[in-house]
Amino acid sequence: MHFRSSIYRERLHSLRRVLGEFRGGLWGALSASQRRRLFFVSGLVALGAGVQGLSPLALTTAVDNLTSGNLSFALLAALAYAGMAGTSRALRQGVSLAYGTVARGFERDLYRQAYAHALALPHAVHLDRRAGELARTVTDGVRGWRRMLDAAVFTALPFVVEVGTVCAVLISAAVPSSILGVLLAFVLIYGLVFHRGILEQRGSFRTAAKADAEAQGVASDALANEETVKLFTREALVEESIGKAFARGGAAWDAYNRIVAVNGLLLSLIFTFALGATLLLAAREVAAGRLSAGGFVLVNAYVLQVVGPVERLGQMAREMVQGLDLTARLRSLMAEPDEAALSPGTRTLPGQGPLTLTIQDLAFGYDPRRPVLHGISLVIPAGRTLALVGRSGSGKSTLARLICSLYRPDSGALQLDDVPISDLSLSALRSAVAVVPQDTVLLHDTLRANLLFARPEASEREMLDAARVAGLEPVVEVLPEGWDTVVGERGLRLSGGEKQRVAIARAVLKGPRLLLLDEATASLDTRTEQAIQSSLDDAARGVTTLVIAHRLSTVRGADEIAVMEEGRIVERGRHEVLLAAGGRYAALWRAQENSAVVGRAIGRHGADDTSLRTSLSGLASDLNR
Ligand SMILES: Nc1ncnc2c1ncn2[C@@H]1O[C@H](COP(=O)(O)OP(=O)(O)OP(=O)(O)O)[C@@H](O)[C@H]1O
Repeated sequence: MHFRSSIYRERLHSLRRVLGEFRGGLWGALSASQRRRLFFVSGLVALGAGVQGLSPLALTTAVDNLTSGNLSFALLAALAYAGMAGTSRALRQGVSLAYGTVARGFERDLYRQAYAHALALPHAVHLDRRAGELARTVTDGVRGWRRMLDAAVFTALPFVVEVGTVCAVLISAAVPSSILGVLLAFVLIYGLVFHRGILEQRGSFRTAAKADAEAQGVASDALANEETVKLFTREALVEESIGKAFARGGAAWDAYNRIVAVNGLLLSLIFTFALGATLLLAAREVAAGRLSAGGFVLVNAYVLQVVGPVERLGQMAREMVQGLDLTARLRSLMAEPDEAALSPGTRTLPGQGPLTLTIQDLAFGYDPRRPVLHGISLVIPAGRTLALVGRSGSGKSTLARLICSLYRPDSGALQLDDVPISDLSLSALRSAVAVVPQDTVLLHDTLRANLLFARPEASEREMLDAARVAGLEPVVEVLPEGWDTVVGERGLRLSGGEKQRVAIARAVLKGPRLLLLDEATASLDTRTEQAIQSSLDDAARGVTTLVIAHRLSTVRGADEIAVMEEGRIVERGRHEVLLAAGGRYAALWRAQENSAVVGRAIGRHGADDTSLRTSLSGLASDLNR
């Protein structure tokens, strides 16, 4: 008993919490005119329910007047009955129209809020989720809130009004207490059975919805890997796993539908029994002269009518519970702190022009069990270029992500001029920094829109200048629709090198105070790279620049080169100094030189075997060092 009461307390508590969120989140999201409209709609719904509740009275009057021979009054009452039934239906239809506008506005606001929050969540949260999962969470959540709003407006309110009217009429019409007793017992039993059914359905609904979401996840994963699937000819395998995933969803929905059907049958039985019992009792009362024929009709009408609101109330409970389940993931998503909450800095960067980047004793790990960066200290004076080189996985891009505050360091400090990055607002920091990432992802929009995304207010001239620096002009010239070419989802209609040029142009157009180039030219062929490199050098002149590069030839002119190994800076200096030192950098340089020689030797037609062998053995000995 104690156990059950604690369950109910818990449920009441969670219902209160959700209602609080409903009021705060949902109600708060409505504009004043939307609220007024919602009040208006609710008023109409209540009016419709009241008219519906009173209409059997007119029918009763018609029947009583018919039996007493007062034909004209009976006709009037019959007309009133028809009018009331029609009015309540017409009100419902009219209400749907007005409600549609409010509900759509409401959904639009919710979508906007939810996506804005999802976008503001820390980068790591996005990496942890499967593609499409966030969008599904938002869609499900909005559907859930909408269901709850529908249920509240169209069911809860009319239920209260209709049942209130029915009770008032039955009591004032002096319907015998035995009939009222059966009616009350019916409503209670019906309600309890329905409640039990809802609880039973809830678990099954959750299982089915989860199975569905998993199936969708499998399918979108397959679509995201479309190229890989084709190249490995794994269509059959993928089709089978999609089929299995949807079959699991189907089986879960079958189980849910079985429970719904069994409950529905049970409720129909209860209803039939209650209708039979009340009509039997009413007939006996009529026979004994204690109830008029009109009273008999009234009882029949109300048994039929009371079942409507009770059923709708049950449906409402089901809709509310399902709505609650659908919103669960969105509610927890909305409760997750966004980036701004985790980075409470509010300062802005004073002045203009290039910034000095200072990094002191920085340590970081994505996972506390595996540190990635250890004690990194660097300074890039304003307007200078520092190149970060080193093996794959040594932590170069991670450092760039920390500079942009996509992650927060575990210890140590990052500073721009004299301001710690943690003190800066994210928008102040990110509007001063431009990044050309390793993998460029573009918006599914035109080339022009993708470029202007960096600075929407930029003039045509500025846009074209940026495109020239990035070597984008020749790309645009050969495209049939030029700047209006739509680049495809994530920019997939462009080659890797073309996308990289868009990314460079975007960064140049932004006019940053700190430029981060993370293998910005890695996807370009050597000749294009050389052409862009000199333009990039021009663009970077006077801008503080951190260049991450694998091809050392692209950074030999940097003011300083830092070599990273396993999350540590192991060497620093200018190109010539590092070469002369004969350390890690010199080894990397020789290895790349040799591979270039090998490449040239292999590419040269008629290269004699001796020169190829010499180049390969030189490369092998360097790589083995
Ligand atoms: N989001 C992440 N979560 C967990 N570990 C990560 C994440 N991103 C990178 N890592 C790990 O951190 C280490 C450093 O990665 P990082 O991308 O910084 O290396 P990198 O030097 O830029 O490599 P590359 O030259 O190949 O781009 C790698 O071992 C990588 O597996």
